Amino acid sequence: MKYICIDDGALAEFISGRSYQSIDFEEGDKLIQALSGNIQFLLKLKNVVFLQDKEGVFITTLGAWKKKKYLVIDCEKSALFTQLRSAESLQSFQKLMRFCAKYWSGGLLNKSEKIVSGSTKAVIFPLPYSTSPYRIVIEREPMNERLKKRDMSGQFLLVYKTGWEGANSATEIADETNFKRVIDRLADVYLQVSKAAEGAPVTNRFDQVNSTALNGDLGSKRPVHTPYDDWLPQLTRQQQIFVRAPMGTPHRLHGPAGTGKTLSLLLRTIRILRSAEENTLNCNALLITHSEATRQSIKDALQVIDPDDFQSRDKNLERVSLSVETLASLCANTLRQSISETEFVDRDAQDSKLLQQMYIEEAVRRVKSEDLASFIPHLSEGFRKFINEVDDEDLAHLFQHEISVLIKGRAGDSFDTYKNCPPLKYGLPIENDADKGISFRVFKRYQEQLEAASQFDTDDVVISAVGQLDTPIWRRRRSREGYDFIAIDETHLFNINELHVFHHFTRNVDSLPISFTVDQAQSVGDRGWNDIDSVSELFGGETSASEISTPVSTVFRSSPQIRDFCQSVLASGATLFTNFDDTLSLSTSAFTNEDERRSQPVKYLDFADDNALVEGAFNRADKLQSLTQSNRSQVLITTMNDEVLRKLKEHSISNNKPTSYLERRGDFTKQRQAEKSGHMVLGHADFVGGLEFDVVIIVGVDKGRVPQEGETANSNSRSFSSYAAHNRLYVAASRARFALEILGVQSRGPSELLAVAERNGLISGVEQ
Ligand SMILES: Nc1ncnc2c1ncn2[C@@H]1O[C@H](COP(=O)(O)OP(=O)(O)OP(=O)(O)O)[C@@H](O)[C@H]1O
Repeated sequence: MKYICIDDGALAEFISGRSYQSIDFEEGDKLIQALSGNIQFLLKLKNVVFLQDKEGVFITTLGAWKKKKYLVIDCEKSALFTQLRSAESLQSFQKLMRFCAKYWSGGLLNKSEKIVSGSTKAVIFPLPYSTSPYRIVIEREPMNERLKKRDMSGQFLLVYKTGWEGANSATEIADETNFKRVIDRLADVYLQVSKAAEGAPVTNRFDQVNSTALNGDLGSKRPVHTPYDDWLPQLTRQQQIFVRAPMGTPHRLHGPAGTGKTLSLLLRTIRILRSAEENTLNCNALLITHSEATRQSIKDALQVIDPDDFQSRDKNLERVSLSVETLASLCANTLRQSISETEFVDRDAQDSKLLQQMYIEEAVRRVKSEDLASFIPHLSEGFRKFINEVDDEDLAHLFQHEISVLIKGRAGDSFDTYKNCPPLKYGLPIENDADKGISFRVFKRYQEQLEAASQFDTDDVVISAVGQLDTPIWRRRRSREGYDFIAIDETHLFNINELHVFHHFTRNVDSLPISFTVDQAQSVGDRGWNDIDSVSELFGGETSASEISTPVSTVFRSSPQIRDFCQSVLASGATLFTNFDDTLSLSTSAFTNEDERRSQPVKYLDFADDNALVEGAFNRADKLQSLTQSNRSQVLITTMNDEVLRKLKEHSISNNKPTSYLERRGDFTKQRQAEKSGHMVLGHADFVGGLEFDVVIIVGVDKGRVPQEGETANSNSRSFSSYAAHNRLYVAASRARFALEILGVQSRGPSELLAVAERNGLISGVEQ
């Protein structure tokens, strides 16, 4: 193939169809294969006619050819479709076409699109993140004299070079041999196109003519909720594989934020239930969410996605049903074990989080004054130094993490089991049993306070549930009350102990029909997951079933700029911590040109002091709301810092800003409330997971606050805060669809977590 010629009508179709944005869609994959000459063009695309022969391909639409504009790619002089991986080729091709559309309509160019001054050239850098960037070089006025005579000057853009090497584009002369071939054939090509449209035979000079106006583009609409049958054709190949896979084997769906994991899990569950219904089989399914708030949001989504309304059916009366539960509600319903709201310390709720922190800080103080002396001679040197150096507040954060992930989360309150748990890489610097002894003392002191206040935390519920589930009584009830299929959303938020509960709920002891979604980078801090590979280790149980794992990598939620920024945060985490995954590294955004029109560049803005910062956050919120044409409830202001959150709240109250406050993780009810009353949403970064917004503003991402630096600087506490800060910033930023801004105070300077993004030109600052 010598050349590819695409007219402006066809180009508009390509940039607006969602399924042409990623090779994860069959259409996107076929397009890139055809462009690279591996297969014939057999795409079905509304109103587009492909004419292909040995020389080249014309991708055309009906209409007067002299009035059209054309992108011509010289395939012999450039290697756009052969020198990159398919995903990158498609991304580059999409960026190239977007540049053409903007250039022709006089739109604003972005930083990766450059008109070379004093020349007729343009250069685009389509791929983010590289020391020597990949470039596509374009001649904007090929064969200008001749085309002027035909009254067609300015209607052609010619790609004549691609690669990683720079050159003096101003003096370079594009080879026009292939371009001339295109020009000479255009009139004839469009004659054939109009004949094909009328159904007349086409001359056999073209090996293949493919004209279709059958399938409208399914992907360009962006519904909040769509019924099951309408979703299926819009799924990527990976999503389809997951949705359609047999139910009996454990199946992991893993991918970064916004790749449709939750959606795919819901569709998979519905598919399994529908198929059971069609085949008159029994199937009681269970869908587990991490918190009550996400349970509500999933139940709400199911009302639209699932027209059969499986969730309203009574499990005890119907053959096919779906129960949506949290771990606590599951234990309450099945084990008749119920804890009232006032007794429950829920780690997803704002009040409980603060209460738990307070209890643990008090526990640390008491251990230091009452227990530490007797332990000192036995402690490892590193731990002794650590506990003496670090202040109580910082210590409390680390002990809280140790208790929740290891002591309760993994060891189930038992010191002997805890002694055998491998220590966390980025947490308390534990080296020997005496070090573990101290941390167990802190846990005991914390437990005493809970008991004194007659309160239970989530882990207590689980630990006592495990006790009840592992008994002959439950084993007998299980075949009657267990589930045929279990789906778990956001598995990374559960600790190992909690995960071990689920297998007790399957109807059969020896199978593990569990499907689950994971993005480890979204849980906060090192969770010690890395030494756990197999599902049986993850979920426990007696099965030797091997797991199927499907990755998803097309980001639907966020614009390409926001995706790139989120990746820079993960990349920064991955360079600092050996067990930190950059799950976004191979992902692409499926944003269409239409979505991109609403997108804004990612910015870092600094302010004189905290008061200006807080005021600035609300001003930017108003501005971005109008720039992205969003509703007020689609704007989120968030922060990772408690003090900044307090100031933001105060400001919103004293200035009568209509605002709804998130009170727990994934606070769906508050988001709904905001929607009804036209409020914007404000909340701590710990509570924004699971939600999505058009605009996100993260406040106080500056030195000293992200990561939070305590009064004492110890390398272990620094690593822990930095690890957690990477997780939190990633979760907060990945909530954004169209606009993301990050704000800080000038004298502090931007947080070190932004360094990778800054270095790669992914964030820009503007004047105040
Ligand atoms: N194939 C698709 N076509 C169009 N939109 C999609 C597709 N898959 C998912 N989406 C949309 O992408 C958004 C993110 O989906 P979802 O919340 O399921 O992602 P997630 O991977 O669970 O995200 P997170 O990990 O951040 O919670 C939703 O708005 C969803 O409707």
